[in-house]
Amino acid sequence: MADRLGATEREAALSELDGWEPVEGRDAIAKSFRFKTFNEAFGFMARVALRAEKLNHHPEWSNVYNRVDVTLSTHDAGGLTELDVKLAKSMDAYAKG
Ligand SMILES: C[C@H](O)[C@H](O)[C@H]1CNC2=NC(N)=NC(=O)C2=N1
Repeated sequence: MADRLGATEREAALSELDGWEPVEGRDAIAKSFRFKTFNEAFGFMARVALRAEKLNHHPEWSNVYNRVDVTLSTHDAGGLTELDVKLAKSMDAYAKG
């Protein structure tokens, strides 16, 4: 299992990511993705789902029409790890198309 990121690693990871914010009161990051249509949002979720299975690392997320709200944290480690950073980067890449 991946180790929780220390304060410096966490800071560095956040600065590499696009639009991800720390979650209040929890060692996690969150981002709201917006698409033009439900179809695009669901296509994004399908791609992320396959990536998540490959990484064995899964998002907390919800979808309403063209919006996908995501929170990432490593439950087994009780906080952020490099796996969250990896999945966040993939999500950013898939959202760009
Ligand atoms: C048993 C299984 O490998 C674990 O429960 C995996 C699955 N997906 C996971 N996803 C996330 N986000 N955090 C985890 O700790 C985690 N653990």
